[in-house]
Amino acid sequence: MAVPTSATLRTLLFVLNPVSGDISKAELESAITAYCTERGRRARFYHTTGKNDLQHLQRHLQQHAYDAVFAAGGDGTVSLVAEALLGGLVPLGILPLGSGNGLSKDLGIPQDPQEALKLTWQHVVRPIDTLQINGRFAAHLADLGFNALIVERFDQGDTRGPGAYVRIATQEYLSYVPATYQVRTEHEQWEGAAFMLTIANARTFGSNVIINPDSQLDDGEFEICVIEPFPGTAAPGILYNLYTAGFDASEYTRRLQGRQVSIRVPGATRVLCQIDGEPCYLTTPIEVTIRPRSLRVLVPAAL
Ligand SMILES: Nc1ncnc2c1ncn2[C@@H]1O[C@H](COP(=O)(O)OP(=O)(O)OP(=O)(O)O)[C@@H](O)[C@H]1O
Repeated sequence: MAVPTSATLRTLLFVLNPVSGDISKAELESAITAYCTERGRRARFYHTTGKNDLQHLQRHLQQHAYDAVFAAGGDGTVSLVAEALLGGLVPLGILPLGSGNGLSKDLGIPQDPQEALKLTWQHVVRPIDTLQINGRFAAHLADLGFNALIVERFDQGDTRGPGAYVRIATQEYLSYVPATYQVRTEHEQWEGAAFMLTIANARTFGSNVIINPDSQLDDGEFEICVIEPFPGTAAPGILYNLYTAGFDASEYTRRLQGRQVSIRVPGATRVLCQIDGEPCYLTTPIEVTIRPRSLRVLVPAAL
């Protein structure tokens, strides 16, 4: 549920990732400054470096007071700023600059950064849930298995964009060996092989794949969305379902819901994961818990 706000956001911090997106950051800063100044707001800028950004940003936020903090970057920058604001009253704004921009799409935020700037003065504040995965922060989607592998390969490569993702996925698909997972929620248990297993606070990947239809970002629960190994002949149907909110229609998919979930991977002590678009390795068992309504975000007033 969105909370209407009457408080004016006067002093705003924009956390900019200099290497995300393909627009000039100098021009973006000028446009933000002009937009805010015309409306009697003060814009400040903070540039990420890629090294210890969370600690540095947290320290900066302890020393300076802002009415809102905007993440101007891709999913990694959004997750960084979200974690820095976690549990506090200062809301997160998003100016999407990345190739996926998953959370901003799930929140109905305009994908044109200039349009998204309107959130500085026309918005509602919406509290959303976040996840803790082995102590790590997650705001949107995380997964184990095939997609995590592709995200890691993509991250290591030089080329960006959907074309590079599809090329890597096609290369890896033929030799991919699915792992076996044991999933235990408060309500149920499931064990089996999975092509990929998504830990989903949200609904849709930045690629517009709807992995978790009908889910809510503020319902106090999250989902484990499993795609089991499938024959090549089933691939077109599964893909169609993923783009048409039909995740549950396939015999190779299932969803489990919970507030506290444990995932074991028999035979593995360390598994590759992607969290909010960033690859990482996690030790098993993987423990996932939800932090209900722990992050305040600015969304368009019409939602
Ligand atoms: N100044 C910097 N130089 C190099 N890397 C940086 C810098 N600032 C942040 N990073 C790195 O950028 C990554 C986050 O990128 P982000 O997700 O914001 O953009 P993106 O990768 O272009 O977007 P997308 O994931 O949607 O393609 C993190 O790994 C972070 O460490």
